Amino acid sequence: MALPIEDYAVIGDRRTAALVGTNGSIDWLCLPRFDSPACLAGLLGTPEHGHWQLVPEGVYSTERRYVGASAVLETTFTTADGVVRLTDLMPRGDGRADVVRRVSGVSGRVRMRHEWRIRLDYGAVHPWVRRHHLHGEDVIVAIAGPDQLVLRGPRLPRATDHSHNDEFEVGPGDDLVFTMTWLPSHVPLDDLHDLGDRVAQSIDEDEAWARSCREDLPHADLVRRSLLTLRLMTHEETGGIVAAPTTSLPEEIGGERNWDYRFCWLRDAALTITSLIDAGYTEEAMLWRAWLLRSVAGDPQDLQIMYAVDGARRLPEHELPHLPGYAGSLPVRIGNGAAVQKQHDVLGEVMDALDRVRTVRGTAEDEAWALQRALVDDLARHWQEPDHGIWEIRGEPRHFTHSRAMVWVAFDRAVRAVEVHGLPGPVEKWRRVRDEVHAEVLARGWNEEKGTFTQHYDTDEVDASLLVLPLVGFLPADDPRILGTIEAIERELMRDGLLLRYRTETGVDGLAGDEHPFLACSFWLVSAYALAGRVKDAHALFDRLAALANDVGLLAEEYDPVASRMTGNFPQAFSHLTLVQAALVLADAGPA
Ligand SMILES: OC[C@H]1O[C@H](O[C@H]2O[C@H](CO)[C@@H](O)[C@H](O)[C@H]2O)[C@H](O)[C@@H](O)[C@@H]1O
Repeated sequence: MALPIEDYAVIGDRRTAALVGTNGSIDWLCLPRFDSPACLAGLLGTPEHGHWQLVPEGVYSTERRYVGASAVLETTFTTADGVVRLTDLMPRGDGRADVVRRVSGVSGRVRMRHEWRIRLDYGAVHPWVRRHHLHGEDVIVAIAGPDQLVLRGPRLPRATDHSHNDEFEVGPGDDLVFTMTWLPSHVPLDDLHDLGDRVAQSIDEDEAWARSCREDLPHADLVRRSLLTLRLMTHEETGGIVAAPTTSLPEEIGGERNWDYRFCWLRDAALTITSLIDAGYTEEAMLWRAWLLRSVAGDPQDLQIMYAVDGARRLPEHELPHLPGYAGSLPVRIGNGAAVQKQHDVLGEVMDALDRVRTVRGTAEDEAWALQRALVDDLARHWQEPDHGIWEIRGEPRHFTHSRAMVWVAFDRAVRAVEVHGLPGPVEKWRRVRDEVHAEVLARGWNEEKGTFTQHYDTDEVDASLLVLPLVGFLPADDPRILGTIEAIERELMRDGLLLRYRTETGVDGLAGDEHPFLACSFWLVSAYALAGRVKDAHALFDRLAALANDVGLLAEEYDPVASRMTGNFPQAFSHLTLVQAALVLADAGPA
């Protein structure tokens, strides 16, 4: 049985990532890319579906931390016999995929258990496993289909019933380094070279990157860890940003709301870029911009709301019936059917992010303006159609108020490109559409009786996405209509001080079951409070949310305040990027 979600930490090489538990077990790892099939999938089943564990016997306390500002995880186990440290990382550098695990004795003599159980293709396939002699040492090689995994180390575990096990003792000064490397199965092992100084290089690079992070922000350490986590989820070669490195961690334990997030949503990626730029990081923005332009190239009508890390379009959704699911939450899904949905907010987020890129990098770099113009012109023809909205409902398409407000953003930023940056375009037409959408939202998205904007045009329900309206400048934050909407959202969507996205009871999303407060929405509330002048409330909520991060500063998508546990995919970009945004807004608003 997998651990509670908050008991995991992420390590990664900016191509893929692994989840390491407080019990020294790597329970999730897809190689070589975020969306490759998992070779360790115990997270969504049992150890039988693949895990790699190094743990002492009789642990009575465990402490974890990342080394400085890096993605190197250090877990210190204390037992009755002594203390041992496990260091986990995925070095970067030459396009190879390695996991490095170092066991270091600190005090006493501690007995360690080692289990290496590889199951390829999401736990379905037992590999063909052999010992080899390579460059003067023994290695273990596991092969099936396209994948080959090579385990190296000073003492290799022995084969026992479809797994490899060992026990050994470590004392002060002992250092045992194990590495697992993925290679395509046709590549000869002779090509496998040593790691050299890639471990040290990866740490230095992270530390250098994190040094430019602002120190004057509330919960600055958490903000830094959020930025590093967003960077970890940005594919270093293609620039694609995944929404999370996991699939099917349930929004409700035991429920069916289990989705694959190992893809690049234009919305999540654009918002990530906005947060990175606002926090002073522009390089990732340029990498992502290049990814975006390659991915969306073609007929504007074929724009998708998400793509694979390399820009591929087909992400068919399948269920994996052989996996029992995280804590029995079924089905386990790979791929995501939402890829073919219409979500009209997406171009608003993209145009806003590109507007910021333009502001920090200058207009001269905007050779892709023609493409942006084509996308905006296409939206001008379709914005009045109902859509699936920001929450990707699987029920009937609606006229979502948030989607329409983001259509306003798309045209507003297009107008800005002409007015402020001097780019060419039919600005008169764009101004007309912008103003028309604005008037429509005020007329049809507003409920005078309740004094609030509503989730869509045919309901009196509210939706936490409406908190974005003041953040994007649709109306000033102190406008009575925004203040009324904040109050209605507090009244109707707050659970134990945190915000639900919407009330699932209405059936609007077409799904069975329920979900928990969505952390990004609570971070939006922090920003909305601060902008509306409720600075004390903003700080109090931000402090509360900061306390929900796990011991290494990571957040999942949702939080169950009754069970006090995280739910949903982990770590989730949406939660971390809205945390960064909220911290920046709070810093501008000043102290409580
Ligand atoms: O809860 C239903 C939907 O959940 C996923 O979408 C959510 O995650 C996306 C990625 O972070 C985010 O962009 C979206 O706003 C969220 O609602 C899932 O991908 C959908 O298929 C599902 O319908």
